[in-house]
Amino acid sequence: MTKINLDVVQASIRNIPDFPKPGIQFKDVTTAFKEPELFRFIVEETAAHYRNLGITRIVGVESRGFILGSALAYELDAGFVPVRKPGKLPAETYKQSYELEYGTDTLEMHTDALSPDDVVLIHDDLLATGGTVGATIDLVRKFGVKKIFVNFFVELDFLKGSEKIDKQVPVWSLIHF
Ligand SMILES: O=P(O)(O)OC[C@H]1O[C@H](OP(=O)(O)OP(=O)(O)O)[C@H](O)[C@@H]1O
Ligand SMILES: Nc1ncnc2[nH]cnc12
Repeated sequence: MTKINLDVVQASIRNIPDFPKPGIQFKDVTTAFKEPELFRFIVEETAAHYRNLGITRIVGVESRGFILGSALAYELDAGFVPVRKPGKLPAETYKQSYELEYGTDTLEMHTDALSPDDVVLIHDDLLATGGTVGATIDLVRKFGVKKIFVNFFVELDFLKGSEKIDKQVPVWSLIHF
């Protein structure tokens, strides 16, 4: 049996050239998540990084951020709060528009999803240009929470998305390309 380490996890992420548009090198995380030993390793390594920080809520970004985000909430005894694409959340929402590597979109959160007592870990599967996480941080800041951390499973270093994230917000990713 192969011993799981970060190199094995990195190698399990499939690259799809020219998806969803020409010129994009799409990192397909489904090939990592489908393997039980890899999924467990990814969840445990990430949860270990955030233990004992008093995190009360994981804020996961639709849709790929829901996959590890909910597993992290379970592991860290935190609640899970979804950030959703427009028109999906049923109650009153805050809205924030942003630019993607391949288009523009808007994100929403329920206005009662967080409280000022919360310590929040924002999770998404991947950091590309940083537009999505920037909009998510702006949304979470509307609640006046105590502290915000940001985590990605995969960071595309060559797109320099982390340079766009406010330096007050600690960012950590398991895998870098
Ligand atoms: O750093 P950025 O340039 O903003 O890009 C990163 C975002 O793009 C992808 O989501 P996508 O909008 O493709 O949606 P999905 O998770 O529903 O597939 C990915 O899951 C991140 O949320
Ligand atoms: N290159 C990429 N691969 C996977 N997901 C993405 N989201 C934005 N850019 C992406």
